[in-house]
Amino acid sequence: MVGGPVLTAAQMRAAEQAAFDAGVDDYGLMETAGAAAAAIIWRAGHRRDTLILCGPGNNGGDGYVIARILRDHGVPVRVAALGESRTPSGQRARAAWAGPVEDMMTAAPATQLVDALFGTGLARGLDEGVAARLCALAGAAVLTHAVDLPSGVETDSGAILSAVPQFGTCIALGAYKPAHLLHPAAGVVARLMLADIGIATPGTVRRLAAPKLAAPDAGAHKYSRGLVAVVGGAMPGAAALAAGAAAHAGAGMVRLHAAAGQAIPHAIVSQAADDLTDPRIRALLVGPGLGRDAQAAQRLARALAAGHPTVLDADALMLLAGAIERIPAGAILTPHEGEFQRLFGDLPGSKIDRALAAARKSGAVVVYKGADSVIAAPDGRAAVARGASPWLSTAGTGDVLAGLCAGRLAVTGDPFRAAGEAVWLHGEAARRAGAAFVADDLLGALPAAIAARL
Ligand SMILES: NC(=O)C1=CN([C@@H]2O[C@H](COP(=O)(O)OP(=O)(O)OC[C@H]3O[C@@H](n4cnc5c(N)ncnc54)[C@H](OP(=O)(O)O)[C@@H]3O)[C@@H](O)[C@H]2O)[C@@H](O)CC1
Ligand SMILES: Nc1ncnc2c1ncn2[C@@H]1O[C@H](COP(=O)(O)OP(=O)(O)O)[C@@H](O)[C@H]1O
Ligand SMILES: [K+]
Repeated sequence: MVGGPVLTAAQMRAAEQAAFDAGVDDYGLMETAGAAAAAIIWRAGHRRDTLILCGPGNNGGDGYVIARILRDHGVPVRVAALGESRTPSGQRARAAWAGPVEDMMTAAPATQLVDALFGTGLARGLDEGVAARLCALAGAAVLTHAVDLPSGVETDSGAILSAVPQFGTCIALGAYKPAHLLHPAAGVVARLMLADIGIATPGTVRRLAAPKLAAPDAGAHKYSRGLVAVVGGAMPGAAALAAGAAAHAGAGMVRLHAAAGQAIPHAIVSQAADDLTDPRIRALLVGPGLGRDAQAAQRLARALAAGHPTVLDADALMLLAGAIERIPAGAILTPHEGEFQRLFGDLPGSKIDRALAAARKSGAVVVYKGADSVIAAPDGRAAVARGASPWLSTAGTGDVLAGLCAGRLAVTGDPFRAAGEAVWLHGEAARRAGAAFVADDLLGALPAAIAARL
């Protein structure tokens, strides 16, 4: 379920320094990075006429290396710079480029544009005129590639510091950076590629990858596969959606503790009483449709007292605001932005930093939802999902996610893994559901999403 590493600019510099300390040659690393990027650009563009924009730092240095390699492949390449190269490797790469260097502000557009202006060293937004020129040249191109990062996005936060065009491809060098996955920056790149540059990039934050799931074995029975209890409340539809999702997530049995009369899948056992003492319960979900009145608070208290592995969502999170010490260790929390703020307040740093801090504070696995969902564990692991369908922004999809978390928790017994699998399945079900779906449609898309990962 974990994909490539996600490193901040400082962590990337440390990884680079460790490689240098181990004897890797500074300029050799730039050659490796440039060659990896050039191979990707060559596959995409072949002999299309190409304009490469080179900045003053090492990102620009990569650009000169790419230019030289593509020209050796017979690509008609022009290079346009934004100022002189200021780093030793950048200067060396520029010297090794035998062709002319135009001024970026006056260079004519090309069919293919490569942005090697700034990468992890971007310290502030581009000057307005430079950003406008970058946008114009990208707008005039058919194929656009950003080397390491789109110039104008803040590496660690994913903020956009100056006008940035849409890029067809971004080639992350050595590791993903938060800006590749976090919005708004993630939204300016259609296709994200990770290029191996041969250095170790250790870290506990990874991109969320497709999980490997297991089918039940021949000896399986409904209780061995996992019993999920869902505690409903004031709005029974939400709990019913969550229960349906838990059942489709692979749990052997789902009990919905809610008022009778609600339309639920026939496979789900409806039980009015809140008897949560069954020791076979492997995951208990409380929150979707719970309500926030005294009765809801009481149901939440009973659920927490039952001592099962727990998933807390929606109203349960609101009821626990100001009382995070009541959150059981090892629980999964699934807050959206508003619920996150209520629970944890204004935490500093990127969305990844905030999710990790929240997980540490609460002792729970936190699924900080949104177009860029971050799953963080108290021990410092995090997985960041990219590219969730914006059609998920419809009522009830959060209930489905909470049910998926409970279902996968019952199956795996591992909150971090369960949350990652749930977020991935949720995104995949949305992709399969297509456009203008409603939350209920996600349930129908789940079996195929799961089958694809067996
Ligand atoms: N780490 C690795 O493993 C590897 C890294 N590699 C590559 O190196 C890249 C990082 O290189 P980098 O550190 O030289 O930074 P980079 O982004 O080129 O720009 C810094 C320069 O821009 C300037 N500047 C900043 N903002 C500005 C602005 N708005 N407008 C104008 N100027 C501005 C800033 O000067 P300042 O004015 O801030 O002093 C400085 O001169 C990385 O993304 C990757 O592509 C690979 O080659 C090999 C493996
Ligand atoms: N713009 C978006 N792009 C991708 N995913 C989104 C977007 N907006 C919301 N989502 C996802 O949809 C779900 C919505 O959950 P939530 O806000 O709790 O909704 P509800 O309470 O109505 O079920 C979350 O999984 C979230 O990550
Ligand atoms: K760039």
